[in-house]
Amino acid sequence: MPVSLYASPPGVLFPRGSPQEWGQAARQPPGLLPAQCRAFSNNKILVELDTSSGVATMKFKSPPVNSLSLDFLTEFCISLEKLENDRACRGLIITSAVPRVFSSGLDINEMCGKSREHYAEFWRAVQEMWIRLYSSNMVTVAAINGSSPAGGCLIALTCDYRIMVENPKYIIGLNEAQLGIVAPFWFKDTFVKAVGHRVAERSLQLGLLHSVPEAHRIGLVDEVVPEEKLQEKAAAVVAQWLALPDHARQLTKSMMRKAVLDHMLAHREEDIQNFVNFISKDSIQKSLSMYMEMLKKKKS
Ligand SMILES: CC/C=C\C/C=C\CCCC/C=C/C(=O)SCCNC(=O)CCNC(=O)[C@H](O)C(C)(C)COP(=O)(O)OP(=O)(O)OC[C@H]1O[C@@H](n2cnc3c(N)ncnc32)[C@H](O)[C@@H]1OP(=O)(O)O
Repeated sequence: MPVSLYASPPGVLFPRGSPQEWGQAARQPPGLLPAQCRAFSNNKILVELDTSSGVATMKFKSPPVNSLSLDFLTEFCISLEKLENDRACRGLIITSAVPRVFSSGLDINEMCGKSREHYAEFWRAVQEMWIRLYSSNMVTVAAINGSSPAGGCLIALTCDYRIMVENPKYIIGLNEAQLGIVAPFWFKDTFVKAVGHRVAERSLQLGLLHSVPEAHRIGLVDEVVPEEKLQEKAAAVVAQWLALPDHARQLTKSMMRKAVLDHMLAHREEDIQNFVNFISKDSIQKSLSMYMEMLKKKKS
């Protein structure tokens, strides 16, 4: 019997209406999936569950860069909830269906030129995503098949294990400082838990985006593999973790993560207010606009 880490996660994010209304498109035509496979999909995420192994693969499919918009985060949380409540699912591999990018992090457009109410709603969705993934009963593995800055890196850090594809063009890290913004305490805590205080402090202050070998060296990713080996490796890692009794693994995970999770939950509303006040400042809006301009110029 799975042990619930946080029996009733704060479900404030979800839109009204029956969950069944969402994801109906997911039914695959007969013959496309093996009998032991179930799938559901929405605009931005595809999930395939292999009921024989109990492992689901979640693929981000929101081109061009899988940025974490409010819609994306909502769909992500609903997908996580569905899997968490599905007794057939014990493990989750998160990866990208968009070439060369795992996720570009929070959608900067959601943080520019919007109302305070919008910023609050957006930030609550970011928190919700992290709470659900960090407290998940499932074994979670990030199969990072592309660049993964900021919020993309946070998703990977929030999983139990990270495997990244070796590619000289891919980068990963919490680069918020480079945008003139600040990674909040729970991004920082998640990072510190993975790489240790000294490495995290340097990386965060400088807003570093690490190459794959460097990310491996500092412990930001656990393993590096060639692209063609990624899915096989991720499946092997999940199988290894699932070989343990669920209750022992889940309670250990809960124990290891409790302090960080409790700290965040205790300061959730304050964190939303901090975000709204911070992001509404003219100087921060200017920094973000300049950063977006820079991204666009880089292309031309
Ligand atoms: C005191 C503190 C209290 C409270 C907290 C305060 C502050 C809050 C902190 C908030 C934390 C923020 C976390 C974040 O995640 S911020 C987002 C950071 N992300 C990035 O810096 C990544 C930027 N993108 C890239 O580097 C590249 O796009 C990437 C991912 C390497 C891919 O490169 P490439 O394939 O070449 O693609 P392009 O750069 O050409 O991009 C294509 C297209 O997408 C647009 N885009 C890219 N990233 C984003 C994004 N994050 N949001 C929105 N849009 C994005 C890009 O502009 C291009 O658009 P175009 O219209 O030109 O096609």
